[in-house]
Amino acid sequence: MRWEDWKPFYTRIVREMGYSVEEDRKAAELLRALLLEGDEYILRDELAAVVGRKVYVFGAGPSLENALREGDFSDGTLIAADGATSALLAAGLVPDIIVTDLDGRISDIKLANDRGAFLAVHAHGDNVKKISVYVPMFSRILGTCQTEPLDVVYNFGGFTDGDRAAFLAEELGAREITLVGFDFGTVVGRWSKPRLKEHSPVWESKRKKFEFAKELLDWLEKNGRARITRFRPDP
Ligand SMILES: Nc1ncnc2c1ncn2[C@@H]1O[C@H](COP(=O)(O)OP(=O)(O)OP(=O)(O)O)[C@@H](O)[C@H]1O
Ligand SMILES: Nc1nc2c(c(=O)[nH]1)N=C(CO)CN2
Ligand SMILES: [Mg+2]
Repeated sequence: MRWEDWKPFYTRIVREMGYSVEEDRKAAELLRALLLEGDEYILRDELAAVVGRKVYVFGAGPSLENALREGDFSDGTLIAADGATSALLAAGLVPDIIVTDLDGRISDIKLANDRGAFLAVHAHGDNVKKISVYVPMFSRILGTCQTEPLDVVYNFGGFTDGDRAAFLAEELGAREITLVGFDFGTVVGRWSKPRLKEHSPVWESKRKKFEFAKELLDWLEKNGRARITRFRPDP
């Protein structure tokens, strides 16, 4: 997604969610500084080499567990949206890439990263502390942001970890994207936040996030090159 296409979405998101563009920008600058300070950042082409034509993007909706039990995902690149990583690990799968703003279960993200998963770490005004603490612990990190891109901090478009993962897949060469565990709706999957013990009724800020995520995925379906499908288990 080009910046000109993302900008109007971002302007609406900031207004509706009450975010600060300045804080989002500062977070991107901080992520850039930490990436350049460490020796573990990767560039777009290095991650593109990991993304095949066929990609599965895993969201953290309640249907994820059943999908992981029933589906065969061995013919594509596996991209987990943040908290979905924990469910993949429990099912014996290590994602190829994790797209995260660092509010999933960090111990699982670290484990998957140690086992070979690449990370696309997103900077925003509300995860500055987490960026400072966790980025230095990780390997093979691509930085992303939602404000103007910086040299090693990319903006491929997308808002929540799930839809942002689909935009990343599209930008890095995927031509068939299957969404798994993308339920949206009124129930948040228990992998979404470490504090959730069970699937939980959606809260207001999450409901708004889901609305933007759905709209962005519709946009991608209409304007992207990849064919987007939703995983349905065999009846
Ligand atoms: N019902 C659902 N419950 C949880 N995640 C869902 C659901 N349906 C789709 N998803 C996707 O799975 C992704 C899981 O990532 P995660 O739970 O970390 O969310 P997030 O984008 O960081 O939002 P938040 O900041 O509220 O945690 C979401 O970003 C969303 O796009
Ligand atoms: N400022 C800010 N930006 C975000 C946030 C958030 O909580 N605050 N959450 C996101 C993932 O859903 C993506 N972007
Ligand atoms: Mg997250």
